[in-house]
Amino acid sequence: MVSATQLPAWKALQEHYETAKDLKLTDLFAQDPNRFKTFARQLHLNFQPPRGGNTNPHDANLLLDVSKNLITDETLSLLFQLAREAKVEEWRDKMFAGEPINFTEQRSVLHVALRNLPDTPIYAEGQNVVPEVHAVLDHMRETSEAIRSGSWTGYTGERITDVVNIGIGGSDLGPVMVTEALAHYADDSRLRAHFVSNIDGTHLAETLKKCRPESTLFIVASKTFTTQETITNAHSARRWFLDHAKDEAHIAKHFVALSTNTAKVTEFGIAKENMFQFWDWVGGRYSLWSAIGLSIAIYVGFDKFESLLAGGHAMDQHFRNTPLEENLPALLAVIGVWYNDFFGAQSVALLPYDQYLSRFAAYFQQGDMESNGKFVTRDGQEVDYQTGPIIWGEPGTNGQHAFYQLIHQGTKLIPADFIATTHSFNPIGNGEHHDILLSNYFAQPEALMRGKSADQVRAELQRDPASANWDAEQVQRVLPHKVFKGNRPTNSLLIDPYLHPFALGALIALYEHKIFVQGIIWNINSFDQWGVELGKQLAKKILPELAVDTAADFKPVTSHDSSTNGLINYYRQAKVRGHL
Ligand SMILES: O=P(O)(O)OC[C@H]1O[C@H](O)[C@@H](O)[C@@H](O)[C@@H]1O
Repeated sequence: MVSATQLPAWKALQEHYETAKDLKLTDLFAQDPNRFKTFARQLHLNFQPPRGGNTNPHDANLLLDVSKNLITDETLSLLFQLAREAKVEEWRDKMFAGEPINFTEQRSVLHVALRNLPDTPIYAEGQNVVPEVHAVLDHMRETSEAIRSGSWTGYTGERITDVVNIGIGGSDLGPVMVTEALAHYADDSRLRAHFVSNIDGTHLAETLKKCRPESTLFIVASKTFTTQETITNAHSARRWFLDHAKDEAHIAKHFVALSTNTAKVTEFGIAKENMFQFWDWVGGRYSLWSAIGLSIAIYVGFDKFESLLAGGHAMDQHFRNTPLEENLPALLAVIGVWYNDFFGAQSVALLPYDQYLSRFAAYFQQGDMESNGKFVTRDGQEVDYQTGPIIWGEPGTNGQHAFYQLIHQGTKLIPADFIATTHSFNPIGNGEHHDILLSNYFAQPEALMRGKSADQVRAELQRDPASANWDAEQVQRVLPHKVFKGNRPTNSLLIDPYLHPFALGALIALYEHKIFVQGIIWNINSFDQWGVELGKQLAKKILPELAVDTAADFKPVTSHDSSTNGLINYYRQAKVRGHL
């Protein structure tokens, strides 16, 4: 494929940008009373998982309003033309058909198969993967139910009260984000979920302080089962356990593994029946829907996990079958491309007005930045345009009291997604909290768009008794600092009614597919992650250099640049001095 910048629509967008860059959102709204109608999309999703007996809600409404963006009809039509010229629809179909679109690792990209709850076949390398997916789901159901019912007991016969997921990156962030998001459904106060990811011994040590070996289940989650942090933490957890349990035979009741690597799992000493398989065609950052979600299923119950999958599946169907113009992931994606590649925006803020989504931005930091942080095209050429943005964010309203200052009055353009639900699980004060929360959710995009002019500030100063008598010089000293230029773009997404598992599944899949569409437009491989390798290699080389015995045999390390040598030797000298 030709480079994105060579596509006719890209060139047309560049020309269009020359006029669009002067668009004023407030003018656009003044000119068109129907602007909200034109640029907001409502989506009703509904899908009942085929297994009977799951009584959770399986429908959700999504309202995505993109009207507060620096776009016109023409902008959107050019952006969708760009998506078509980049062959987004063809690549989408290739993904669903199991073609090895992750070509640098010769792998299919089939996280959609994990939530394909009906028995519709999906093929990877000629083999229908759906029966295996269902077999693992059955295994997860059995195990999660046994732990929740108390029939799975530890080595002394006690029920399991603490589940510790040991994993990092994609084997951590999804379960962390989802267990937090679904905390409302954690219906068994005897059961706690913990997550240990960092190699920093503090993470494991502080977690183990809260656990007892008799009633703790360790879930060792690693796609490759070779990740240094996870395997080291897992071995340390195993030692802690055996210090108490003494007998290795007890490991079977306290350690399970989630992995694609049977040989390594066996080598670690985890029995085959305690291994939950997944497959190379599941990318780490897309794996919460796989066995990696076991901690979720245990924490909130398997039927909630199944409903999460159903929500993901419903969004997959929408993404697969809806023309781009009405396709929510595609819409979010092309608007993102508009700012990233034409306005020069460097980042995107994800701002959920929902405490349950407190880890949402952290989760999509990996989801988006590991997928689209690439500088070569699929053909191996260096790109001459910007690819993936920096993703960041915190829940509202906390962010308002921290970094919104810069979004409102800083010098950077920061497109932001505002996310909220129409109903709260915790309608404290007769719904007062939720109304206050939502008033902020509505006010911030409005403020970012409208800004405040010098005339408005002047009028306010005149109205305020504290400044009403100021002379012109005093007014001028303060006035410029109170001006908001406005015209800052936002998307608003409202989920109706609740962030139940189905709605959450749909929300996550929405962003996954947005990332997919952008990756195709940028002509990059969104599914490998070679960028994590170099640091790993260098750390492996440095690790043995950190060993020192005594001051007498101290030989400075000289194999690196002077900075790295200097830092390493400072650390080694401190080790020799030994303060602990
Ligand atoms: O599940 P694993 O194999 O332990 O990998 C954990 C993480 O390792 C690396 O940082 C990357 O490959 C991530 O994509 C991955 O999620």
